[in-house]
Amino acid sequence: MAPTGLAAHSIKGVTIHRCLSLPVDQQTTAKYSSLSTEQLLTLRKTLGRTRLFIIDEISMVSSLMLMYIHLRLTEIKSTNFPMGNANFVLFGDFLQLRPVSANPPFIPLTRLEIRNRLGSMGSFNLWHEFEYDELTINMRQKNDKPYADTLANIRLGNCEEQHLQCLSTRKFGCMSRATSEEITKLYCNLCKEGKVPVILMPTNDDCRLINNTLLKETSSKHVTLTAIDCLSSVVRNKRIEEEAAKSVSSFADDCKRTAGALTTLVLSIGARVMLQRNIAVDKGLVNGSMGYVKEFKSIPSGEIVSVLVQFDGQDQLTSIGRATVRFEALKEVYYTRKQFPLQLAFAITIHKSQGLSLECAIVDAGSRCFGPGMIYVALSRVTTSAGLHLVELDPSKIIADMEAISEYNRLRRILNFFHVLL
Ligand SMILES: Nc1ncnc2c1ncn2[C@@H]1O[C@H](COP(=O)(O)OP(=O)(O)OP(=O)(O)O)[C@@H](O)[C@H]1O
Repeated sequence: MAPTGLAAHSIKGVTIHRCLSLPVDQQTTAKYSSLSTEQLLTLRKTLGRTRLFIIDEISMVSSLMLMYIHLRLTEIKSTNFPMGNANFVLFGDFLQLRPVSANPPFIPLTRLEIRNRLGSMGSFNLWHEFEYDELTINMRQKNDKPYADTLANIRLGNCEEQHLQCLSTRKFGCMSRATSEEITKLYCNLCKEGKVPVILMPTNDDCRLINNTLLKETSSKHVTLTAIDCLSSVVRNKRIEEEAAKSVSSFADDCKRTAGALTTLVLSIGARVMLQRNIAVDKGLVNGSMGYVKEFKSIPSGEIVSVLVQFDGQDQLTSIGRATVRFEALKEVYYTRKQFPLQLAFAITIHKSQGLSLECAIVDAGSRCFGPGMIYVALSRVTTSAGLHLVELDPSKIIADMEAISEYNRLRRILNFFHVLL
């Protein structure tokens, strides 16, 4: 299991939410809710006898999510033992990215989380149930020792002259920050050389800009796929109905408000896309799978009914039809949306890239980066410095999470490691 689709995909696993049927809320961690009898029976069939769970990218799992995993397993396995008395192996690095708007698992739950999310008066510290060990060999950058050393320093927030020198040779573009035209040009040139570059950007807005520019650059024939929306709550008041429609149109491209489904999806033949949901877990076609659009299938009226995608590592094309999602348009007024579960993926966020190993990446490690660990995650995706192409580098944004460093020092003292990290 892993917290994001792409991280789950890279270990041939599934997301924690999907595996344990945990409540989903795009904005924040949803309130914990117990399973219905039907769900409980289904999960008991699939997980009731599972004795070992492996979670990757634990740094992106919040302490609240860890508690939800524990609670879900106590339900499934009908026991009050920690983590449902199952064995757990957690992998990750707390000097990489933190959970979005939540605390990492080593920080105890806050009173507010206990009251508002668990609906409880008290809780206990699950983190102390785990034992710690360290994997000390860097396998990803094993063939580029100077780059591995630079990354080891950047991980701890150290960026000295020799590290800056190592990185500055990888900068492209005329000014301190490459323009979107320069990024597009480099991307196309790398593709011509037979490489499969991935563009890593700090925010969804940055990705949108680059994705749209590359879509224009790579094809002149674009296909617009508009979401099919309908009100799914019973609303007898015309005014509320109108307000709900207005609210939905104001979401525009904020797919966090619409359970991931875009209002308007623009694609073209050859566009790089990512799948947004699991469609065949056994074949590896899951949330996070990446591929290229090959064809659009339409019915005689002209309406497009499926998009044929060549997913990486698959022999055959996969036909993707519209998927249905439900989201809240106004308080307790729900909409149903039918949209193709695809998004453009020439560029993806650095958050999504955590866990990936890439041969070639165009990375924005500049002033738009935010939060500890972001630049380290972005730079450490590539196997050698030759595969790195820097849009911008802002050394002031190379920050290590001091809470994570003290936690590592605590764990290392328990394990009797000889030295603390900083
Ligand atoms: N024992 C090994 N022998 C050879 N290659 C390995 C070994 N372990 C890992 N690798 C390779 O090293 C790369 C990085 O491995 P992996 O993704 O497991 O690292 P990681 O510790 O999860 O990194 P991160 O947390 O930064 O994503 C991969 O390309 C993987 O195939």
